[in-house]
Amino acid sequence: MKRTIKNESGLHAPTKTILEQERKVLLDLGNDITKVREKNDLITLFKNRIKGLFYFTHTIITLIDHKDETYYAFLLDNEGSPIRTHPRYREMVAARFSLNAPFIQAVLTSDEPVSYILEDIMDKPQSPPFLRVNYEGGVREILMTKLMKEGKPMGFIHMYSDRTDSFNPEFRGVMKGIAPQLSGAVSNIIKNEELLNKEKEKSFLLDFSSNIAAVRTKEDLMSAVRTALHKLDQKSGFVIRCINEDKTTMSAYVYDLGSAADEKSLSVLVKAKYPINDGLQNRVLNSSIPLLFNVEREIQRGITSAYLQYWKKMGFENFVGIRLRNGETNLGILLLDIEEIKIELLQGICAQISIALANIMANEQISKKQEEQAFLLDFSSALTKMRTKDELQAAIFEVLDKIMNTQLAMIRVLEDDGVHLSVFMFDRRLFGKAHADFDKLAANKIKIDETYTAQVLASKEGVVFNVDEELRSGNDYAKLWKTTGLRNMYGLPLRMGDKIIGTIWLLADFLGPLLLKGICSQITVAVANILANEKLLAYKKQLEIENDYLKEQIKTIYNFSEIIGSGESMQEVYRLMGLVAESSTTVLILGETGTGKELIARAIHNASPRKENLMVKVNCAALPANLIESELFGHERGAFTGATDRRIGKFEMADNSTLFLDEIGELPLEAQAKLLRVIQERELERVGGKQVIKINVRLVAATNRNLEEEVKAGRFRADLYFRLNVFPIILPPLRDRLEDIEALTHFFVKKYSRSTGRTIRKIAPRVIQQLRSYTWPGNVRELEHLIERSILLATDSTLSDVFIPRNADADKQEQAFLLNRSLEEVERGYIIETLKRCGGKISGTGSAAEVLQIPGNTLHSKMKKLGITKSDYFS
Ligand SMILES: Nc1ncnc2c1ncn2[C@@H]1O[C@H](COP(=O)(O)OP(=O)(O)OP(=O)(O)O)[C@@H](O)[C@H]1O
Repeated sequence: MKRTIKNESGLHAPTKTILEQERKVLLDLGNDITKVREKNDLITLFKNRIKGLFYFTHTIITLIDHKDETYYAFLLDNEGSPIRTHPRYREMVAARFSLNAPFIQAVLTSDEPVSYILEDIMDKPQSPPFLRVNYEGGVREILMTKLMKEGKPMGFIHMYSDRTDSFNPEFRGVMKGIAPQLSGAVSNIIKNEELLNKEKEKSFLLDFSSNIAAVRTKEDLMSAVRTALHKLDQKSGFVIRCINEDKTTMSAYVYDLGSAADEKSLSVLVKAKYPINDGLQNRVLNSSIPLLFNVEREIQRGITSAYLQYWKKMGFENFVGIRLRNGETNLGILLLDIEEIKIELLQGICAQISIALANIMANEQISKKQEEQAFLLDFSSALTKMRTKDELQAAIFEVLDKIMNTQLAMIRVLEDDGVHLSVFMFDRRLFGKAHADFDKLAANKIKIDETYTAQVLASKEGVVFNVDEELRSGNDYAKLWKTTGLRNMYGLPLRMGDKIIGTIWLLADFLGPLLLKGICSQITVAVANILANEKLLAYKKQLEIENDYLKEQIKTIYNFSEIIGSGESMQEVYRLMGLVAESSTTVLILGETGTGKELIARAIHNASPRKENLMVKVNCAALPANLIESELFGHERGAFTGATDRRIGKFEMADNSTLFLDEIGELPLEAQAKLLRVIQERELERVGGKQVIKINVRLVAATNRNLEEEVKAGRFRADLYFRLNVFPIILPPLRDRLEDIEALTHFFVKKYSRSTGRTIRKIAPRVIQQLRSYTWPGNVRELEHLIERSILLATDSTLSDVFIPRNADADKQEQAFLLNRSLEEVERGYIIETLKRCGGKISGTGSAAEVLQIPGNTLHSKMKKLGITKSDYFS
């Protein structure tokens, strides 16, 4: 049971000798104790002095921790303790025992030393386990004496004995007496330890600082921090997170999470960008002192950052976060897997880390800038070679591939009107499945006052649109942007000096301002070059077209003076031409293919007051349906996919001149309607344009179709037909003007003798006869080609053979005709046909007798016999 000294004048009054001895011991002890600086010196000194007077086995001193109401071993008697070999010894030395246990409360509340017989107390509920451990080591009794400091209990002296009668009143008196000196000595030791610790920390920081001064790279920093933490016995992990360039997130910069880390999730974790304002990182950044966090508690508080879950999985319970700053600038945070915060030490470490970090980051920034500059230089030299859009696009794609996660969305250029922006280039692959929407978007011209474009054009260095924020604010484009998974849309103005050229839109997670500016100015130059180049090419093309027209006109002029044909039907044609040429009346030339419709059209133009300008020809049959409109009326840049420049249409080209619409019968109905409008109004709008353009054009149209039939069949608009059919000129087929065959043959022989270098001086009469007997489905063109071919095949200076094709269909018809008739009928029909072709001439040169190769008289008598009169062949 608990035993205490009653009082000084009580039952066990000490004898004189003992009192003197005690006093001496106390005096000596008091003197010596004041000199004690080392922990273990105190316990040895104390033990040796008391041992001379009283019996006990060993002693220890415990200290109170008022923070958690516990006490723990502070000074140990390592030599004398009989429990040193006990299996729970280490545990006891490291443990903390509650001050609330009745065992220790009795000591705390008593002003006297308190002793216990272990057997009585050790197994009581709440009794500290060291009592039983000591008992098992042979100890039987314990004497506890309180140590006080400034009126508050600071710890206890434990005296142990393997007997039950050791702690007599004298012993207790001595213990009570020396307790104050012991308290003082223990306080000194604590102070001393603190001083020593401070010294240690200082020298640690000094060491760390010299280590960190040598740090040049991330890797150096990692190993310096790891070594330092190991020196402080912090074997667990750490991570340094730095603020990213976007200033809104942080990512791991260097880290060592020890063996606990599983590689796969770690690699995800270290690459991730965590928003600064996640409720934890911002707290660390805003706190000037280190903060201790409990993983579980933070999760319960609702912090959702993935790293907390990961740490929980790895078994981390607590961690400390300290900010890293350079002057007033936050650089990042250090997170340490430790339980205890030594504020000053941690602040010292972080100050050093911050300096190193700032240096490394500055170095990295410099080398990044150098890399960017080198990269821009490469880009720039690549761009100077670009002449076409395709080349530029390839170069841009290649360059953007090198910058992580950056995509070209679109380049728009300002049109000549200074108001509209049309698409210059875009990456159609970018929006994957959504590209149909994008195509729609790209096809649209936008105005410079469109909300987002206006913002970009008003800015100096562009605008960053955060995709998520734009989505929230209802920006329709952002839906498309979102499909790429990239975070920001960078819209930048393309400017040459003060002049706006267009806009460029890049999608990326993050792009530094220097890089953006660089890319942008390079692209501006390239785009401007290409635009200038395209203009040059367009002018060149225009010149080429004009040149072609000139050549054609020269050819035409030559041809015109050589329209061959003096027969009646051609005379009629010349008469009509003469009537209409001078006016601006629309002329419709009708006739089979190859009858010379174009020749006549040119002749009309050349005889008109418009002859100083080029006649412009459009072959309506040769135009792809989708381009007719733009070909006739022109288009503005961006009017449709592929309309990369503005183009002048044929109508505008023919202003103050003649527009020859060849093969008008082939024009699709839709185009007919548009043509009609222009003919009626004499003004037009380019495709995709708003401006109304007045024109003064004389129309000459031609067709080999029967337009009346076409109107009836619904293939040709009646209203257009009436508009065109103001002044029709019908060209006869060659088979109906056999009288011109000879002149035409001579004309073509001369023409092709010249161009082929063959000299043909004579044409055999047989040849003319043959030519006159053919039906000429291809008309003059066919004759011309036949002569050309025959000249090439001629063996001497006389053209004695022509190679008239035999027409299979005609043969069949002929056979059918013959099979159904009598010989007499056939002969009669054949002679009438030949007479018709020979203009009714019976004998002599160019006559039917000549064609039929029979004497004139014979023909006469046959005609008489068969009853052939003039009315048969002049009908
Ligand atoms: N009376 C003529 N005198 C000289 N050459 C002619 C005459 N008529 C036609 N030609 C020549 O015949 C060729 C065909 O003429 P052109 O192209 O004018 O016919 P077209 O009726 O317009 O044919 P298509 O309907 O097939 O366009 C041309 O080389 C042209 O010079």
